Amino acid sequence: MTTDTIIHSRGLAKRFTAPGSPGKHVQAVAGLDLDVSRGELLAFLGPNGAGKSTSLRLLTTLLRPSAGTATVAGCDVHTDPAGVRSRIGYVGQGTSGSLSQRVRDELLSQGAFHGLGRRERARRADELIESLELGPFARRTVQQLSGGQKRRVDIALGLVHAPTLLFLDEPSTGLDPQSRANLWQHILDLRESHGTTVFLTTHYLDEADRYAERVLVMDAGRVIADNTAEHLKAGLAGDAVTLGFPDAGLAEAARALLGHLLHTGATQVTDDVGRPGLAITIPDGAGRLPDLIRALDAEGLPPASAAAVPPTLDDVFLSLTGRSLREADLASSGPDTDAPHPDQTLQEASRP
Ligand SMILES: Nc1ncnc2c1ncn2[C@@H]1O[C@H](COP(=O)(O)OP(=O)(O)OP(=O)(O)O)[C@@H](O)[C@H]1O
Repeated sequence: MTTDTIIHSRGLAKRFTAPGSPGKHVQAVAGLDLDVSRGELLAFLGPNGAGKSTSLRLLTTLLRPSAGTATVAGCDVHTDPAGVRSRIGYVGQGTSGSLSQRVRDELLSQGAFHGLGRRERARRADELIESLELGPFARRTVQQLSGGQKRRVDIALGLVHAPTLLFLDEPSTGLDPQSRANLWQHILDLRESHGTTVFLTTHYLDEADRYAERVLVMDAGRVIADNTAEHLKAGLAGDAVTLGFPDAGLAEAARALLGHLLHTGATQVTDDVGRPGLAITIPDGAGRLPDLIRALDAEGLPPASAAAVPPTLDDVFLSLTGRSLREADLASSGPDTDAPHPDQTLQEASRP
């Protein structure tokens, strides 16, 4: 652990009693080993039930670990949870503010909760109203705001005491694409101007890909990959090339030729319009596609369709687990996992 380390955990774990089934357990987090440096922007990506929120709630001391150790912002989660809480900001999945309070008053109350003096909390509220562009709504009540505006208020609430570390649980879920982009711009700006470490969870592959400097892919309570999105995708060795053919005989002949040319086997698939096709993953597939088409053409095997698609983080998840994120989400969306958890109110406990 260096002086720059803001989160350090080893074997951090959480086991719940399965809701409605005493005696049965759910291993929500199965041993989190994590080192995060100051100023990083990292995202947990994973399907429903992977353990992302539970990990965040362990690190923010909203849940007590079943095993393991963690130091967050210099404080031990077991022995100094109050120290952790005073140094971090946490924005949970639900809207955290009181719906009937005006935005500025809500920020002032939150400042008072954190022990800021009258002048200091007014200064902080106005600063956040400006940096999160909440000026036009500052005198409205929270319930009069749109989803994106509410989320910005949530983030402002998490930042009132100027934490150096901000945890955001699915900050953009449920927002339309424009509000998501706008919210992200605010998160990036805050980070740029204050050097805040931002640790968030998301379901959105594109967000993790585009904005997070470090992506922790989580599945079944474990981090199964931890790197930049670029590295994770590059590890998959290339673009997915799909070639369609007028009939199965030509596809089979093309398969033999491609095997010879590329020294790797192609998988039989159907192309976009249902023709017999071949799929193959090759480095720089998009760049090499014209040469491949010419080579097939020269042998009297011209493809009827051709496409090269760069890998996504979903391909990374697929290659790591054998399931796409969507399949994994569907598999975990049974009635039990959708039911509210008994300790959901813990989120409320962090509020004044
Ligand atoms: N209070 C609780 N009691 C019992 N089981 C729980 C509780 N909280 C979470 N779980 C279970 O722990 C596992 C991990 O849940 P968690 O909410 O951390 O997943 P997640 O990755 O954040 O999912 P989502 O993306 O749906 O928010 C799931 O199987 C969930 O049902």
